[in-house]
Amino acid sequence: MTLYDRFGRPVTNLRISLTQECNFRCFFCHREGQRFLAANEMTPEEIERLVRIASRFGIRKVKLTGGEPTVREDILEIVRRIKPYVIDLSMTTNGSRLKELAKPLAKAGLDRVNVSLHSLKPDVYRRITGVDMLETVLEGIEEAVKYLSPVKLNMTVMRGLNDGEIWDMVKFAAKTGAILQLIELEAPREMTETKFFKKYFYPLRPVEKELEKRAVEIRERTMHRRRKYFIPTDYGIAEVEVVRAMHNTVFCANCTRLRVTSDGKFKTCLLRKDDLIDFLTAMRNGASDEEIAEILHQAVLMREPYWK
Ligand SMILES: Nc1nc2c(ncn2[C@@H]2O[C@H](COP(=O)(O)OP(=O)(O)OP(=O)(O)O)[C@@H](O)[C@H]2O)c(=O)[nH]1
Ligand code: SF4
Ligand code: SF4
Repeated sequence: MTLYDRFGRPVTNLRISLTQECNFRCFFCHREGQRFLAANEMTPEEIERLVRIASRFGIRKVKLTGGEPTVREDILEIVRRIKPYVIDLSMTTNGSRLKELAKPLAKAGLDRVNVSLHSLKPDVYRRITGVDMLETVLEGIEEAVKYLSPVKLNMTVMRGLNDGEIWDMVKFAAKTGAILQLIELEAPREMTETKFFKKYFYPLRPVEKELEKRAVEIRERTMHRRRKYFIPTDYGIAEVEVVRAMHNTVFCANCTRLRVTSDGKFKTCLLRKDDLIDFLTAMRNGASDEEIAEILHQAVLMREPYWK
């Protein structure tokens, strides 16, 4: 039985934050919408139980996020435990540990990864992420392409920082055999008037126009109705996806995901702040599967498109 919210949107996938810890310090980090630091992380058993219960409602797609999911020592155990319930198991990572982890993660059951790569220039990379790890991440991407394909490279485009690198990144994606995701900087409504947002926000609509011109093929995904452009380069065809969430009613109308915070709460939308429903306390107090499923239903009914 599929779960639908009050706006007729089915919930088909979970985005589970495993931790709020991260070894990077990206200055625009949105912490997957988790506004307060929470040390109380779910155990592998608790994550498995949640995923098992969700799978009864046709939720068979799971994305592991953070913070940085690979800083968890038990990451392989988590992947191993949840894979049996999941058809598409992916992870969004900064790539810093992929060189050593790509193969074991694949063996444990991870299907694919998205790796943040905001610049190919070491100095710009350092300015954005706060660390000097571009080389390590590039090596990790090379390894990921071997074991966790299709690999997506996430580039959040920011004015005056990396907006001049878009087309180099398109080429790099083709050369590496990865998909490029160009992501528009996003923030909740109340932040859009801040100096910070105005300084760095770089609208991707003009870039999409250019992609449209250069594309040999354009497809549309069900999720968020995101468009994918197939762009010829010197290294073959690059696949480029555009994530343009701000003020995008179509994006939100086609949102099929429910978030889970690292401390065991359902979170109905990345940009909302009044939308948390705790299930971990109930789990730890001995709630039955049916009771946890009931909390899941309540969370689904709280979902609302943010831009409407
Ligand atoms: N507003 C909003 N932004 C999102 C949402 N999903 C992804 N994003 C943005 O897109 C960025 C990249 O997302 P990823 O974690 O790589 O996952 P994804 O691309 O959505 O998922 P797949 O295509 O299934 O791999 C995030 O950091 C967000 O900025 C969403 O549901 N709402
Ligand atoms: S790598 Fe991701 S979680 Fe870590 S600081 Fe950067 S954006 Fe935030
Ligand atoms: S409703 Fe919109 S802003 Fe909220 S998570 Fe879904 S796509 Fe993102």
